[in-house]
Amino acid sequence: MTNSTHFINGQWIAGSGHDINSIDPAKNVVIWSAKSASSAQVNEAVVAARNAFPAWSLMTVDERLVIIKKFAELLGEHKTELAKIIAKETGKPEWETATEVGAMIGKIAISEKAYHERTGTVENAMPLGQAIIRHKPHGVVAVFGPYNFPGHLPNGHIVPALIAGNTVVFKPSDLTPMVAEFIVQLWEKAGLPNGVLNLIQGQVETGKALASHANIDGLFFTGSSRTGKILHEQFAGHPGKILALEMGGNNPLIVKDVADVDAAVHDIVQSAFVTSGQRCTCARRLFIQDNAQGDVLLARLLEVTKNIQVGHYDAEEQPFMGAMISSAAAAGMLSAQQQLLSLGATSLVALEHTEKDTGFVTPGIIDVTAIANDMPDEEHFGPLLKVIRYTNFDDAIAHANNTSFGLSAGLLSDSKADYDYFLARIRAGIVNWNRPITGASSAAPFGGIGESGNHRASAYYAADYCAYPVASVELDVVTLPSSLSPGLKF
Ligand SMILES: NC(=O)C1=CN([C@@H]2O[C@H](COP(=O)(O)OP(=O)(O)OC[C@H]3O[C@@H](n4cnc5c(N)ncnc54)[C@H](O)[C@@H]3O)[C@@H](O)[C@H]2O)C=CC1
Ligand SMILES: O=C(O)CCC(=O)N[C@@H](CCC(=O)O)C(=O)O
Repeated sequence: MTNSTHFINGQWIAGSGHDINSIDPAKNVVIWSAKSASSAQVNEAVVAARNAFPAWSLMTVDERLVIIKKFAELLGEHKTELAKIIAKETGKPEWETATEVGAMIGKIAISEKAYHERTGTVENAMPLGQAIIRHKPHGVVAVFGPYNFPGHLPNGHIVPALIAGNTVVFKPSDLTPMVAEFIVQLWEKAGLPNGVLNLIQGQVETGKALASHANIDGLFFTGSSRTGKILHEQFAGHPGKILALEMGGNNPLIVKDVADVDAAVHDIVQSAFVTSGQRCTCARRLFIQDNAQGDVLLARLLEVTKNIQVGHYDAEEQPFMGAMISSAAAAGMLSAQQQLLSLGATSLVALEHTEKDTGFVTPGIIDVTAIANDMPDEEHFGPLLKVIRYTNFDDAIAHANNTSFGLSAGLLSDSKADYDYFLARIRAGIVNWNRPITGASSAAPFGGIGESGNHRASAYYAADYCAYPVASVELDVVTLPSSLSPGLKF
C-alpha cells in the first residue's frame, strides 16, 4: 500500500522521499505506508502556503470561520471513525480517543472566543481622533505535532492559526501519519481554499527541511524538549520569526494530609498512568509523607496500580491503558526503570513489557527516595511513577522545584492553607489542587516554564502567538490641533 499522502496546494500527491510506515503498536502490523516528502516538496508546500496567504488573510474572520466551523461539523459527523483511527495508530483505548476528538471539536468555539478576547480590535477615544489596537496574522506558519495526541494537539495550533488568517504547513509526527491524513481530508471537505493548509509527512529530515525553510514566518511545535531545543537553536538569529514551543515535563505531585485515601489514589493514578503515561502533564514524581498515613496511602496505591487494566484499544471491555506508541518506546521505559534500579532505587511495582514487539507495558512504581538527590532530571514518557518519601513540606516543595522543567504540578491535601503555601512556592505553568494534573482545560492557557516551553502558552492563549498587534492613532480628516506645540506658528 502506498499513499498520495502529501496535501500541497489542494492536491494529494505521492512523496518522492524514502519509505515510511505506520505500525499499529498493539497488533504489530503495518497499517499505512507511503514515501516521505522530499525537501523539494517541502518547498512546494511553503510556496503554496505563501501564495494562498494574501487572499486568506484578507477574508474577514467571519468568512474564515464559516469554513472552520464546517470542519468542526465534519469532525462531529466522523467522530467515531476518527477516534478509531487514532486508537489504531497510537494504541490508546477508544474511550480515550473519543475524548480526544471531542476536544478537537470544542477547540473551534474556544479559539473563536480567544481570538476576539485576546487579539480582537480595541478602540479608545483620544483628544484628537482615536487609538486602535488590531491584530494581523504572521503569514506562513509551520505546525509540528507529537504522537501522543495526534489530533488534538496539532489542531490546537492549526485552528487558531487559521482563524487569525495565517496559512499553514503541517508536519505531523511520523508515528501518526494516518491520523493527520484523515484530518486534512476533513479540512479539504470543509472547503478550505487551495494552499491554506498543506500537509507534508516524513521523519526528522522532513522536519528539518521545513523548520529551516527561509520563507516561513513562524513555527508552532508540540513535542519533546530535546527537539524543541534544536528548533530554538535553529531559530537563533531570526528575531522576526515567531517560535512557540510546547515541550515536556518532569512533573511533581505532592500528597499531604488527605482523609479519603481512595480519592487521592484515584487522582494519582489518573495523573501518572492515563494514556499509558504518555502525556506531557503526567505526574512523574510523587511525594508521599514518610509516616503511617503515607504508608497506608502507598499500600493502597500499589494495590490499585496492580489491578489497572491494560489491553487492546478496541476491546469490548475497555482497558484503562492501551499499548504505548511503539515497542521501542516500551523498551525505553524498561531501560529507564533499569537505570534507576542500578542507581539504587527500589521497585515497588515492576513495569513490564508484556508482549514482545508491541507497545504493551504494565504501570510501574519505583521508590527513588534513596537516590532522590542524584536522579537524572529526565522526562520518562511512559507509565513509571517515581515515589519520594518526605518528612517536611518545605523540603518536598523544594525538591519538587528541583527540575529544569516546569509544566504541571499538584497538591493533594485537605488543607486550603497548605495549598496557598504550595501555590505561592511551586514553579510550574499548571498548578492543581485536589485534582489530577493531567486533563488541562482548553479554555485556560497551557504551557510551562523552564525547559517545558518558551513562554508562548498554548490552548486559550494560542491566539497570542498566531497574530501580532498593530497600534494605530487615527483621524478621519487631516486636522490642525487646537493646541500647538511651543514654537510653532500658523
Ligand atoms: N507541552 C505540551 O503541550 C506537550 C508536550 N509533549 C511532549 O512531546 C514529546 C512526545 O512527542 P514526540 O512526538 O516524541 O516529540 P518529538 O520531539 O520526537 O517530535 C515532535 C515533532 O518534531 C519532529 N522532529 C523531530 N526531530 C526534529 C528535528 N531535529 N527537526 C525538526 N523536526 C523534528 C517530529 O517528526 C515530530 O513531528 C514528549 O516529550 C512530551 O512531553 C507532548 C504533548 C504535549
Ligand atoms: O491544548 C489544550 O487545549 C489543552 C491542553 C491539553 O489538552 N492537555 C492535555 C494533553 C497534553 C499532553 O499532556 O500531551 C492534558 O493536560 O492532559
